[in-house]
Amino acid sequence: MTQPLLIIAAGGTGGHMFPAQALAEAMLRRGWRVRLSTDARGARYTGGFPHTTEIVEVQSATFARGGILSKLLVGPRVAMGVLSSAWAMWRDRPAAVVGFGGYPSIPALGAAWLLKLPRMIHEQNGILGKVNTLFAPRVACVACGVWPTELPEGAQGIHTGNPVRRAVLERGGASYIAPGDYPMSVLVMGGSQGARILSDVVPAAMAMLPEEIRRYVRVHHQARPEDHDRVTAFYAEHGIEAEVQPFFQDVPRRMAEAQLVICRAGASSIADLTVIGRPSILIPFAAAAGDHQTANARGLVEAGAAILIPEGMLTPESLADQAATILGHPEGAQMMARAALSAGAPDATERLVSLVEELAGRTENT
Ligand SMILES: CC(=O)N[C@H]1[C@@H](OP(=O)(O)OP(=O)(O)OC[C@H]2O[C@@H](n3ccc(=O)[nH]c3=O)[C@H](O)[C@@H]2O)O[C@H](CO)[C@@H](O)[C@@H]1O
Repeated sequence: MTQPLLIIAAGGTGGHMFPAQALAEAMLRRGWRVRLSTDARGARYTGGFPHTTEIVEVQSATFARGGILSKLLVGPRVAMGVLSSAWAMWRDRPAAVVGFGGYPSIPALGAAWLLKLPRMIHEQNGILGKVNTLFAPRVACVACGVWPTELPEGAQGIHTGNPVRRAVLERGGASYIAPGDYPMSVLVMGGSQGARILSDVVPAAMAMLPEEIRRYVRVHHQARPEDHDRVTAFYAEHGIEAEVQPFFQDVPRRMAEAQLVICRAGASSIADLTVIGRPSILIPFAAAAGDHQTANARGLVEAGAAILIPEGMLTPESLADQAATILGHPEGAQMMARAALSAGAPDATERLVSLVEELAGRTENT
């Protein structure tokens, strides 16, 4: 029997790529061929994809970046991308096409629409991104990471949750060692691209912790490359043991070992926290479209698993206060860790897989 082909379209930020990776892992395990259609930016996050994933780089075009000339070229570039994707799809007849948002998903979804191939999209946030808004009424269904998600007229939404990578699932529910008089790990993450504000505030906050906590703290701090040296120097000057990197390849392990996570509220960061189950302090990116990171954080905050500090209220003092509350109260921290687990959807990948199989008209294990 020929292997069915799934085309996954995703790109831009890691936020679109990690859930795409989770689906690729699951479909390959089920015997499908998987082709990822992405752009040069997305290609930076393909290191964790199984090596059997076929990766195709498409021309990506957006009005959001570049000068007048590149804006004028958006239309022709998108048209070229759609046509070349359509040619490949006409030749290879994929059983299904799934988009995860971002401009690089336009060529594959546009081609699937032209050829009337089975297609759907996954939206990670409670508010649809631009490309997903365009395609929502033109696909069989919108798998939603957050529920409820506002959808345009004519779109059919189904709640799946946000799928997480296999490495995260493998740490799912790893037992939590509550804070105490021993080395305590604090993981600081700004999302796939890092966050300047965390590098401005977190080191100073760690330095302000009461001495009985501070002496045990070990920080794992993801900082943008341009902030790396000053953050490293600050921790060293203040005698705080810290590892600073522009991107941690092994977040699942570091998160599982953390007593506290301080991070943005991107959809996959939140999903990782709920699957592994760790207390967190969340600082949503205020400029995110429709303030969707605050919406992403709501579930964890309402479950008692996270403390939210809006960007405007983030100071070394406010952060040190909240971090001390968590690291100084083992029982409370333990409850937060448990509450995080209760807010998760660890079966999100399975739900998405079922939808893809249904879409492709094959429910049997191929
Ligand atoms: C600034 C911005 O627009 N952010 C958006 C982007 O977030 P962003 O691209 O930051 O993505 P997410 O927070 O959803 O995911 C980040 C992922 O990167 C992993 N990670 C992070 C740091 C690191 O060093 N190593 C590592 O592996 C995290 O564990 C997580 O799984 O897409 C998300 C999904 O559409 C949105 O919810 C976010 O609002």
